[in-house]
Amino acid sequence: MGTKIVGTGSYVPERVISNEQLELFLETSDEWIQSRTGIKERRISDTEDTSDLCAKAAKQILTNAGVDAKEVGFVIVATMSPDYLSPSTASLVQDKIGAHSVMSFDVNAACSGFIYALSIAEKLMQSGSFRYGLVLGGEVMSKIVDWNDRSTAVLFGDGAGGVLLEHTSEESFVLGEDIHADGSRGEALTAGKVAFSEKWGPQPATPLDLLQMDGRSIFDFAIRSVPKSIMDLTEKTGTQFEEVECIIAHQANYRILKAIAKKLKVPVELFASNIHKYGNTSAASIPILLDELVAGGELVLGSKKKVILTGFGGGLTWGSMLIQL
Ligand SMILES: O=C(O)C1CCN(c2ccc(-c3cc(CO)ccc3Cl)cn2)CC1
Repeated sequence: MGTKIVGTGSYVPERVISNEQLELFLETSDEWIQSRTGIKERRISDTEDTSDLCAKAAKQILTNAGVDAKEVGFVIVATMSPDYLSPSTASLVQDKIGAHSVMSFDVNAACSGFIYALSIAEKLMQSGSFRYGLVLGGEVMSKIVDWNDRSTAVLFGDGAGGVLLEHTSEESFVLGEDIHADGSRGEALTAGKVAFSEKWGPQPATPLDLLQMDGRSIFDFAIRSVPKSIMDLTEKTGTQFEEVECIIAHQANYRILKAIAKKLKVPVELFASNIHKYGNTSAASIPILLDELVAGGELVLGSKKKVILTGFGGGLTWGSMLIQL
């Protein structure tokens, strides 16, 4: 008894914002952004909320898989930029795609969110209680970014992606996982602090705080924790890098991918990358890249090829997963 990925999909807003357009109102430059992050442009949603992006990605996933929304047994959305605190973005997506009254909930693990959601979903599927499960990562980071803060505004973008899981008689697609958090360092990347009421507490009621990031410490954390997580995963599963088709890492910064590849002593080409087109879409970055590789034929569902997924970011959280397609 097991679980397999039977469909991928993604959706990004139409509006492209180039580095040059950011130069018009931020003290930054295309040269700085590209050389320090690898980002050339990003998608920005002006009217579509996180649930809208996720619903469009979900419809593509279901079409690609040839499965009707009414067959879906649960909907999980990984996001740090939900439409609301409540209702969950997942419940809004469930309604938008016409999935019956099924279990729907959000997972907030920032840029590791899709890894967390996929791990949770696989356990639900392994219970044998569901035939299909929909797992999405979606963000409208442009809602929570401080567009006056050049150190963060240039990094993020909007988008959604995901997979459809199906119960199967074969072994599970998850061959191993290594998932962590460290709340003691959570304040290195914050967004959306829900303030106390002015009536009862000393703090004045303020709008949800915008994203703030200690870039240096997050960068250093990533370079230290991600290689160790991947090494622990390959040791745990007895996997050689030669067996791995590619590594799909959270698209946070191209220099980080190079630094992780160097620490792992693997070619940087083992790491797929599309950060130049979308920037950092947090929980959406891994599923968008996975879908692009499947849509482009570089990866084939059902091929049994091995792929490593790895996420890292706010929480702090980090997690790696060895899957077979
Ligand atoms: O001065 C420079 O070179 C700057 C130095 C700071 N930079 C950073 C810092 C942190 C991140 C980042 C963000 C998240 C959140 O999803 C997760 C994981 C990471 Cl590693 C991305 N870039 C940009 C270039």
